[in-house]
Amino acid sequence: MHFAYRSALSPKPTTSPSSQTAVNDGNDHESMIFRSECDGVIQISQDGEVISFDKESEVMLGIRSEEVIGKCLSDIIALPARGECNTGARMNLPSNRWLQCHANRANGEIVSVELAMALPRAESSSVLTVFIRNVAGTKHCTDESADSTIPYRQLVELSPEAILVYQHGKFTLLNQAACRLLGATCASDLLGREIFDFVNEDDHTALHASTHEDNPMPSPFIEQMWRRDDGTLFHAEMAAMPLLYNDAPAVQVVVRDITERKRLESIQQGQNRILNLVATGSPLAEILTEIASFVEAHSPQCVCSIRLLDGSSFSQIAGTSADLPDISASPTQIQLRASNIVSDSPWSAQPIIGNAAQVLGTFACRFNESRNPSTEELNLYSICIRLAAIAIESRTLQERMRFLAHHDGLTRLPNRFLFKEYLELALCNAQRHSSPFAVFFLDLDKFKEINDTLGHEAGDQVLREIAGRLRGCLRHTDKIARMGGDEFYILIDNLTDATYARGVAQKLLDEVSRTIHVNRQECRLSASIGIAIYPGDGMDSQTLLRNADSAMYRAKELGKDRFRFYLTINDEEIAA
Ligand SMILES: Nc1nc2c(ncn2[C@@H]2O[C@H](COP(=O)(O)OP(=O)(O)OP(=O)(O)O)[C@@H](O)[C@H]2O)c(=O)[nH]1
Repeated sequence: MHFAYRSALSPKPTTSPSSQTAVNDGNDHESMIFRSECDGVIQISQDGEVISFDKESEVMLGIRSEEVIGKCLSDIIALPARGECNTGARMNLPSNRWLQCHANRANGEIVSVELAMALPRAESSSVLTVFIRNVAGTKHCTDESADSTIPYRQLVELSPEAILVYQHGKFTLLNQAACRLLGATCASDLLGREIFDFVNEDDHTALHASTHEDNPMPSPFIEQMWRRDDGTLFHAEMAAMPLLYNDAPAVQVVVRDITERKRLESIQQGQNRILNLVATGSPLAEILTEIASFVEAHSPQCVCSIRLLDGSSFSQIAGTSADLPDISASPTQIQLRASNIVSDSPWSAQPIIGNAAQVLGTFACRFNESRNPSTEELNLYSICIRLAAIAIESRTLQERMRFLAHHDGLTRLPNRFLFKEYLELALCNAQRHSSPFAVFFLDLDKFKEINDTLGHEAGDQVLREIAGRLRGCLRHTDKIARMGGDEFYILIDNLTDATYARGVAQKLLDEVSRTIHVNRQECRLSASIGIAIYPGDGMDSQTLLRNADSAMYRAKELGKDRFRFYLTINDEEIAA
């Protein structure tokens, strides 16, 4: 070991390192290794492996000796023959001369140092002694005017964008915006840390490709998942650009937090998906389940439930939280309880209100932890409640349109189109099973007088009343339809004999003739009915309807308030 002579032979330098020509010129080994008090001494093996690392070196490079012992000197100091870890000679360390180079401090800073190597005294020794001196201060004084990084650093610091500069994978410069973004209070918390510590593992390959120091081209913005110092993840957009920093290759990275943008995009996409389900007529339960899943995906620790007000009762239609409190009793109180979820159970519920301000259902969320929903969550719930209202009202509208296409709006009886379908079906069944059926054509007598005396509104009420009475006379397998005006068709299926048809016709006439009360006034009506029976009065729907019409007109001609079968002979036979 050669440390014994070091302190005794170490006069303090009085001039700048470059003036220490004694080191450069001295041939005497003992005098060559004088050093200032702040020089560090590092001993390395012939292979360049650090054997000892003194206190001054530790302070100068901010690294503890146990962290570097066993490592290669070129891992700490950028030697001319970079990357090689070999003998002192092969490491390009001249003996008896000072050499300027850069060293990496543990905090990522790069410092200018001068090195000198003393050859072993004994030829048999394999230990080389390297002196290291921090010349950053001197360099700063002499080179300050030439330091091009100063304006760059100032610009970076002023930038509202988060900017990080790293060299050899470690941060060497971060501005305030970057510190805030990564959750650090000041840059020194992050200097020297690796960029890979802040990027989700799944994105490491892409990060490496876009930020490699040898990559000569700036990379475009790419999206990645980044991690703050406390481990929380966020969506980031980053672009990398190579540059020279402190005369050494470096990479500048601009990072933006795009979490909010991604959240809004995702909400927009979900909204479009749900509206698409509504537009394509998907079943309501499917749409509401999609809404509930959408809420749960964007609201952590939340289970969502949607109940539908069907008539007067609420039914659970979607969602996983079947055990929500029963809030159906007083929908107006729902909002009240939602505002009190902290002191109450951890759930939040709101009514789903339709366009006409009517309650359509309830929308509720239960949290698996006691907390208030955030502003973003409340906004999301508002969107979803509106989507649920659109879905429910659209379903109601579709059902109404479907109903109106096949039913009469005034009496809600099937219309002529639906009746024709019933008739075709009855014909098929009758042909297959050889079973007769009857078609009645019923027209009210002197209905015009009702309109003329009591008014059209009253006429409408009478038509509704008559429709209900006629329906009440029939079996549920029989069909009745309003053709328009005061005309009705009735289909009596599975007719066993004509006597049964006669009985039904008489019952219908009796029901029509009962007193009707409209607007506190009494009125009386009668009807004329024509009857055609399959197969005798027709083998197809057109013939049967035409013959029922014709029989009804005969009933009118005969004085109204009666029924007639199409075939007189058949009618007379039945009457006989
Ligand atoms: N209130 C009301 N009246 C209607 C409606 N549709 C048709 N009407 C009226 O119903 C009446 C039907 O008259 P008709 O069947 O031709 O004659 P009527 O008075 O019943 O006489 P007869 O059939 O010969 O006994 C007309 O006055 C129509 O204006 C409706 O939806 N509501």
